[in-house]
Amino acid sequence: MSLRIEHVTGGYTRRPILNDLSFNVADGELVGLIGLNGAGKSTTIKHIMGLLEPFEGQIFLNDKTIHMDSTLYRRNIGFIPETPVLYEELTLKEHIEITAMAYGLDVDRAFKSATPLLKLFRLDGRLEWFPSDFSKGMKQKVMIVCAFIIEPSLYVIDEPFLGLDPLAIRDFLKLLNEKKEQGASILMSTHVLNNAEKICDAFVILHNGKIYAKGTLSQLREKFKMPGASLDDMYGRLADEEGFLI
Ligand SMILES: Nc1ncnc2c1ncn2[C@@H]1O[C@H](COP(=O)(O)OP(=O)(O)OP(=O)(O)O)[C@@H](O)[C@H]1O
Repeated sequence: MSLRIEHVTGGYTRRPILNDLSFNVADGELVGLIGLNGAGKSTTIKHIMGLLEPFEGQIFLNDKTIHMDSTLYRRNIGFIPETPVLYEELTLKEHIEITAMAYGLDVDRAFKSATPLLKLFRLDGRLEWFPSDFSKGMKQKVMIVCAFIIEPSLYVIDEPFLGLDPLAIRDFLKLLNEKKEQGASILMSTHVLNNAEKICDAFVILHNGKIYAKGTLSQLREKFKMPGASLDDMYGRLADEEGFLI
C-alpha cells in the first residue's frame, strides 16, 4: 500500500481545516481529489508533502511516516504544483541537473529518462532556454518532466490541466497511465472532471475539509443512486443537494 492517510485532522493554525480524513492510494492506482474551491485539496496535499503537520492522525508512504525517514519519504514523492515553480536564472538543462542532484540521481541517467519526455512535450532543442523564454504551459511541462525523471513511488499532482494545450493533456494522460501500469501511485487534484473521469480509478470528494464521498465511479453511482451518471452529473447533484454552487 503506497499512500495511507489515517484519521488526519490538520490545518494552518490550531483551527482545523481538515477533519478526520482517511483514504488510501494503492500501488498502480490513480485517485482523483475533487472538491470546490476551499474544500481542502491543497491543504491535504501540503500535509502529504510534509509541509504541514497533522494535529491528529498519521500519513504513511510505503508504511513509513515522514518522521521515520524524512529524506526517503521526500525522495519517494514527485510533486507537480498547480503553479510552475522554476528558477529564473537556471536553464531547462540546469533544472534537470539540479533535480537529479536533489534526489540523488545519476545526472546521465536523469537525462536519459528526460529525453523521451522532452521530445514528447516538444521541449527538446530548448535545453538552453531560461524560464522567461517559456510560455505558462511550457513551464508546466518542465515541472512534469522534472517530477517524472525522479521515478517516485507516489506522484502528487495539483490541477495539472489548466496551462496545458489539448495535445499536451492527451500526452500527459498517456504518461500517467504508463506510470500506473508500472505500479506508481498517483493522487491528482483537479476541477476538470471529464479528464478525471477518463483516467482516475477512484475519487475522494472533499467538502469543507471532510470526505463527502469516496470510491470508484460505479461505487459513487451506486451510493448516490445515479446509474450511468458522469462524475460531472453526480457532482452537480451533490452541489445542489448541499446547497452550494459549483
Ligand atoms: N496559508 C493559509 N493559511 C490559513 N488558511 C488557509 C491557507 N491556505 C488555505 N487556507 C484555508 O484553508 C481552506 C482550504 O483551502 P485549500 O487551499 O486547501 O482549498 P482547495 O480545495 O485547494 O481550493 P482550490 O480549489 O481553490 O485550490 C480554505 O478555507 C482556505 O481559506
